[in-house]
Amino acid sequence: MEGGGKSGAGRWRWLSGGRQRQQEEVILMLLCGLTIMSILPFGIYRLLQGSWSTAAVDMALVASMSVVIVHVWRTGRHQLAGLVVTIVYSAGMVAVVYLRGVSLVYWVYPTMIAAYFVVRPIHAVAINGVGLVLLVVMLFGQMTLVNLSTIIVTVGLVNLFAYVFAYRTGLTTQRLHTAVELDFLTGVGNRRALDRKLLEHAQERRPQLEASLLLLDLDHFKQVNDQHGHAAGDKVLKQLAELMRAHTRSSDRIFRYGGEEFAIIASGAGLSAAAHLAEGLRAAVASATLLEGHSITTSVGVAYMDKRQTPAEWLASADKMLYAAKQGGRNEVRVAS
Ligand SMILES: Nc1nc2c(ncn2[C@@H]2O[C@H](COP(=O)(O)OP(=O)(O)OP(=O)(O)O)[C@@H](O)[C@H]2O)c(=O)[nH]1
Repeated sequence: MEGGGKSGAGRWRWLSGGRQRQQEEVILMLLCGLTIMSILPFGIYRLLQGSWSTAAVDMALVASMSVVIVHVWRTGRHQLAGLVVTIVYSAGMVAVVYLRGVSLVYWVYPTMIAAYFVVRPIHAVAINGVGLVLLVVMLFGQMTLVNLSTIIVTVGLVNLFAYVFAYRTGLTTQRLHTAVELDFLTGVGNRRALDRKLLEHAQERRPQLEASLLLLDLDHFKQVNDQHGHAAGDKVLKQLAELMRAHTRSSDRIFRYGGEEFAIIASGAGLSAAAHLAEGLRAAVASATLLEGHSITTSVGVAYMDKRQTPAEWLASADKMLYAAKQGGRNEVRVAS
């Protein structure tokens, strides 16, 4: 609901540091924060007790987690950091059991489950598998065979359940992401996908990765609907999407921006390459038979996605060029200088 009170996004903006963050980044930072909060008191207690080696392990974990939080917060890169955290977790768990004995073996379970929140399920299995082997080698001879077998079986089951759950959740999330960002009629990305990609480019720090934005709008499309019916209009939109796919590179991204308006993010393309692509598309539409007995053309506006500007400014600039192409008589390409 709009109106009174802060929106959900506004309320949590402080947690994101003012920029849009991926769910994985937030989970990783929260996990590290929780780890610091749960381990730090034990570390201080061990220090006061004079258990220097255990305290050193605890404090090393706290320090590593703090470094990870700062790194992910500043760079947004979470994949390698997630792997490092999981390996550090696992090594810490093994070290603590080695130093303090079997009584701390219960920490194995939450530690191993946490891995499935942070890294890919297959990586979690591999890291936890190595951890389990080290534990078994260490505990062999320190406890009865029955107790050791119980630990192996329960740890194995916890990993099995966590793996299946993480795998299925990952699959469902992936499907939802795809469905939510797809235009149902044409199969290209929708407005939401376009907004996300534009934002991704704005946040991309490597200056060599340049891109340009093309906005295409079919000319007098209303006449197609009026003269041939809405179904024929839909078919034209689908064929136009096919034509755009055929004339762009696999790294370019196509989106349906509005009714009969499409956007293309031409990655790696400066303004002149984008202008060339736009002209090729315009000519291809003009010469294609998108609808039998009806000549169809498109106007195109092109803008460079300058990192000093915002996504809204790129869209406004391309839209201005599109408007100029329409005003100039349609079936034209206009490029922002
Ligand atoms: N078939 C079909 N038509 C659509 C869809 N979305 C929008 N339209 C139609 O697209 C037409 C857009 O018309 P206008 O905005 O007047 O633009 P135009 O006729 O293309 O004229 P110019 O853009 O000025 O060249 C309207 O008739 C809409 O009904 C859709 O999903 N399917």
